[in-house]
Amino acid sequence: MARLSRIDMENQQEIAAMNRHVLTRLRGDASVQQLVNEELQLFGIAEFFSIEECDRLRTFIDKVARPSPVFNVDFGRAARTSYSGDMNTDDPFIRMLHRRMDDLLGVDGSFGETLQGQRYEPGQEFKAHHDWFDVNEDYWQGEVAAGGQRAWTLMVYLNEVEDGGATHFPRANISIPPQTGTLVAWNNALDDGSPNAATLHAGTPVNAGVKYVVTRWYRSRKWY
Ligand SMILES: O=C(O)CCC(=O)C(=O)O
Ligand SMILES: [Fe+2]
Repeated sequence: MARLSRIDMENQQEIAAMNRHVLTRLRGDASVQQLVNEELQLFGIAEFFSIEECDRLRTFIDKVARPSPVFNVDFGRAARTSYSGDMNTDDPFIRMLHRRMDDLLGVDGSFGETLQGQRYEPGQEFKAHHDWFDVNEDYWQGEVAAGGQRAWTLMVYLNEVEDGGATHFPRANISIPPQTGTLVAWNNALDDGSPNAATLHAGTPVNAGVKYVVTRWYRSRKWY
């Protein structure tokens, strides 16, 4: 691995400080269940969004979702065959959901990317990947200016899938089946702020039914 630049080192230190704060907050929240502890920090909350909120988000996703690019700059060569699209941040409903997610982590909303919706139809999947950016790729300099590394991932399942569609973490050996309104959150870093390889995860193929999720990533700095 190439040596980290001073800016990248500073970014890791910022992530480490942010994560100490976020972990203390999540562990002190009685609604939060810690699903994995050792290899990575993975948390879950049942019914984080209500059934009505999930219904409304699925309608929004159907309006904006487009095929996700195969060569997605965010994910390098990770194959992502689902449809995706950003939620409208002018909508007070979306802003309210953003605030609830920000409050869960105790992080300023300016660190959070816009809530992104995804829809997987039968046969679609998101192959195993990490959510962090590769600091050795050309796109990284652009991301440094746009909030730096992705520190936390928050994802909410918007429905139950007839067959398939679980989120699978092969290194931590855990699979999470979609349940309406359930939020999962994980720390993409290790304690020193460097990327945690055990966050490797996949959206496994949907075999029957349709899967809808929304995701908000939190950067280590203000995003745009
Ligand atoms: O759909 C899933 O279960 C995972 C989605 C995911 O990993 C992502 O959007 O980065
Ligand atoms: Fe992911």
